[in-house]
Amino acid sequence: MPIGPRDSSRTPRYAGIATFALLPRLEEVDRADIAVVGVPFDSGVSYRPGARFGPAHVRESSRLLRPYNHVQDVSPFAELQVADAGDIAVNPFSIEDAVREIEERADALSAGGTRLLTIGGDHTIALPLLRSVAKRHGPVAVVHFDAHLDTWDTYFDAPVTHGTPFRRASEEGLIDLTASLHVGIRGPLYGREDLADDARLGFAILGSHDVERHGMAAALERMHARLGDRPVYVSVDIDVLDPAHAPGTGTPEAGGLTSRELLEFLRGLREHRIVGADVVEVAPAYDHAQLTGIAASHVAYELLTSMVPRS
Ligand SMILES: N=C(N)NCCCC(=O)O
Ligand SMILES: [Zn+2]
Ligand SMILES: [Zn+2]
Repeated sequence: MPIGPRDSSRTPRYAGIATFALLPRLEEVDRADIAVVGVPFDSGVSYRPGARFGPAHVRESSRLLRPYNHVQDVSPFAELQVADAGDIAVNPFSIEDAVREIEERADALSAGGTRLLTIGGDHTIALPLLRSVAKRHGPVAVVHFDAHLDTWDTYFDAPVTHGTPFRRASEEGLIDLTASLHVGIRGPLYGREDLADDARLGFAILGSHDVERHGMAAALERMHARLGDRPVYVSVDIDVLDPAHAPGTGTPEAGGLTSRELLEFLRGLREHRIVGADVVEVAPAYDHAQLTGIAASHVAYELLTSMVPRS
């Protein structure tokens, strides 16, 4: 029997130190099917800093999550042992060291078959997480929810930043070039060649405007068709949401998805085999009333539910 969240009818949910969803810590369980792990790192950002405070904010904003997901008809914490593995405390002064530390810790945490749901942190962290996942699964289908492509080449000649993880991942053979896609892309680009590069690197694009023009049903169908039966890695940059739904982020763009739309996409992923996931770019200094934190905590909860295998 998995150990579930603290019983909020006995201990008020606002009391005590917050783990994600008030789940047990990794040290308190024999083994975890899924570990929720924070990466407080934001040295890779190109605009507003602050995502290093994301993991603590998402945990603090997750106290109200309840154990039964009625839309999916699943109690994820009863089906799987989910535990909070704390933070991977990485070097903020060296991106190179940080990505190595993240990869090593991700390898160690997932050694016994534990899947990781990582809370960022800026989007740089997706690169070492994909390196770790690809060691066990080979090239994975990446479904990437973001306003931004994040397949750019360099910033100030730096190759590893929050705007470049999926270019590096593609170059390193970590992703399935026939089955990966971005969802929610919008906002101005640098030029037309961004799109040509992106396609060459293996991504299809389902833009925020596509969701508006063709609707959710068509969008879900496109996502399913693209992912096929490949193992899937899910990367959610919270700036995929409209700033009205998630103001607490570093590179906001107008015209984004609603949280209702994003959660529906994530429910659709139950049909696929998710091998790992992240939720990144929550920067609490720009948040209001925990809007972004709550959105991110529900994103994580929906992902965890979709990670429960269909019996
Ligand atoms: N939020 C992420 N991951 N990337 C944004 C990079 C946008 C830019 O500097 O052009
Ligand atoms: Zn983004
Ligand atoms: Zn991003």
